Amino acid sequence: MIEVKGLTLTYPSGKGVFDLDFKVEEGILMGYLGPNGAGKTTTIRALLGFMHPDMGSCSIGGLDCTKEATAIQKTLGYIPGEITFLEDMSGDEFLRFMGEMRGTKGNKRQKQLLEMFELDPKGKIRKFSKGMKQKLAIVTALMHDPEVLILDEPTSGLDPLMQNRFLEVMAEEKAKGKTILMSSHIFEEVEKVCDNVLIIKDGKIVKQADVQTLKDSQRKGFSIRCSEGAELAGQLKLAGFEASLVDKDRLEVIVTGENVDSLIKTCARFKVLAFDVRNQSLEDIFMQYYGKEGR
Ligand SMILES: Nc1ncnc2c1ncn2[C@@H]1O[C@H](COP(=O)(O)OP(=O)(O)OP(=O)(O)O)[C@@H](O)[C@H]1O
Repeated sequence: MIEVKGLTLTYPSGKGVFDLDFKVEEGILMGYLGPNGAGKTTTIRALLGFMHPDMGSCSIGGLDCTKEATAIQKTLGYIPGEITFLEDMSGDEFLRFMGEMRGTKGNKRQKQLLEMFELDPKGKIRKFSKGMKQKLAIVTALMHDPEVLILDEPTSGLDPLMQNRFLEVMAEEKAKGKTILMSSHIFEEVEKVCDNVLIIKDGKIVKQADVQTLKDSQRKGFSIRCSEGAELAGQLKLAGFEASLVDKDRLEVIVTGENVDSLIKTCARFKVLAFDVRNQSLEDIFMQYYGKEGR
C-alpha cells in the first residue's frame, strides 16, 4: 500500500505540494490528475525518496519513503516523467545492467515485455525514437515484477496501439494485486483503467473519488431553444437550475440527479422550439477541477 499523510514539500519559490493525504491499496490503480505544474511529479519525487518532505510522511508497503528508499526500490517499478538513460549504452546493455543491479538478469518477463511492446533493444539508446525510449522505460519498470508501480505519464510518446497495449498490461497487473499510482493527462485512459482518481491543483488535492461514483454523478446538459429565452432562463433559475442564456433564444441548462421532471414542467409553460440532451462526459467532470474557477 502507498500511504501519504499530511505531505508538504515546498520549493524555495513557495510552490510545491501542501498537506496531501491519500492511500492506494493493493489491487487498485489510482489515477493522479491535475493541470501542468499542479504537483504530481513533486509528489512522486517524495514517494521515491528523491526529495524529503518539510512536513508529513509517505510510506510504501509500510516502509518510510525518506528513511528506507533503498529497500523500497527493490519492490518498486517506476516510470519517470522525463526519461534520461545512459545514452551511450545499447538498450540490451541497459536492461542487463538494470537486471544485474536488481539481481534479476535475463528473466522471462523481460523477454515477454519486449515482445509485447515490439521493442528491439539492440542499438544505442541515443538513436532510439521517443516512443522506443518510453517502451524501454516501461520494460525496465515492469521486468522485475514489482509489487508497486509509480508511473509518471507512462504512455507519453506511445502510438495509440501501444497505449492500448500498455493499458491492457496495467489491467493485468491490477488483477495480480499490484498497487499502482499513475499520473496522466489523458482522461480517456484514466476512464478506461483507473479505479480511483486523485485530482491535484496548485499543490492541493481538490478531489478524490472512485471513477464509478464520478460516472454516476454525471450531470446532464440540455440545450433548449425557446422564443422567450430570457424569461425561461429566469424561471429555471428560480426553480433552482443552473441555466445560462447563450443566445437570445437558446439556453444551456445543467441538471443533476432526478430533476428532469421539474425541468420539463417548467419548460412546458413556454413555446419550446428545440430540446436537446447533452450527456456530460467524464472529461467535462475532470475539467471542472482544472480551470481557474475550479474548486
Ligand atoms: N526543481 C524545482 N525547483 C523549483 N520549483 C519546482 C521544481 N520542480 C517543480 N517546481 C514547481 O513546483 C510546482 C509543481 O511542479 P510539478 O513538476 O510537481 O508539477 P506536475 O503536476 O508534475 O506538472 P506537469 O503536468 O507539467 O508535469 C510547479 O509550480 C513547478 O514550477
